Amino acid sequence: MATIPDTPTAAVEIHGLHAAYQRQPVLEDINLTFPAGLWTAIVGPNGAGKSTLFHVLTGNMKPLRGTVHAFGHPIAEHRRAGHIAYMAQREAIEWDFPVSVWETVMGGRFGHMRRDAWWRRYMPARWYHPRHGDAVRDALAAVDMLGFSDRPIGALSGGQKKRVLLARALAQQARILLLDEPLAGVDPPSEQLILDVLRGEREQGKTVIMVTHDMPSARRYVDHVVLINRVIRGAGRPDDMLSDAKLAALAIARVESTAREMAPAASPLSTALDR
Ligand SMILES: Nc1ncnc2c1ncn2[C@@H]1O[C@H](COP(=O)(O)OP(=O)(O)OP(=O)(O)O)[C@@H](O)[C@H]1O
Repeated sequence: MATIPDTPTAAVEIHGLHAAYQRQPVLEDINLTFPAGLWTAIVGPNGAGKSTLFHVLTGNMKPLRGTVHAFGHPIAEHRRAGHIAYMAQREAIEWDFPVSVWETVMGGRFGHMRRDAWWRRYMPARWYHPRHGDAVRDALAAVDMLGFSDRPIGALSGGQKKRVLLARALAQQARILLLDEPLAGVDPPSEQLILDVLRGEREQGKTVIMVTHDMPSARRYVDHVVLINRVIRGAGRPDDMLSDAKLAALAIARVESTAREMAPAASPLSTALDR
């Protein structure tokens, strides 16, 4: 866990954010800061609005009102500059699409290609600027998937799909990484690999923001935790935010019990909550 400065620089600042689907409120008056260069976990029960918050940050959803800034500028400027990478949940991707692992990860470079010479953009992939291929190779190597480059994405296992999605986000070489449940549905070795990759990104100064239901990993690895259930229910250090009392209040005792099956010891309070 990194040491948090008393007044950390804000990577993302959200003020007075409201979001709704068909007038049904999902996020209400969100005021939140994600510290720069740190690893934040967003924790909340199913339906709490975690993915919706990411949809707003990635520009896929327009909020009803509120402002979002990244490093002091409207977040849309950073999106256009390719500073924000997003890893969706596995379910959000069309896996039957006939593309290879390499091509999928290259998708993470399309934002950067806008700055390339115009003629490269109208040429077959082998004419892409070599730095895009380098970024894809590095990202696939980081998640140990380089050997699967030519494989169709539909022929991957669930854990391999997660790694490819992470590689696509890494290939963007963005300042801010938004990861929606990167640890869900992967086996312990893949989980460890993903955690190590994210720790490496944080050590390089990247701001890592992940949604997770995996409390043991959040306790062990992240620097900062945001509790959310349509409204912000708390933000601070993992040991403060992830106490049994706070999690019970957030109504995620059931999720916590699932995650705890992998943890070394159960606390009496959460055991009682599970009964
Ligand atoms: N496209 C949509 N249209 C209408 N309602 C939606 C849509 N997407 C999400 N919702 C609703 O918005 C609420 C928040 O959903 P969201 O996916 O943001 O929750 P979440 O915290 O990410 O949940 P989970 O942990 O299950 O992924 C839920 O009640 C959900 O049913």
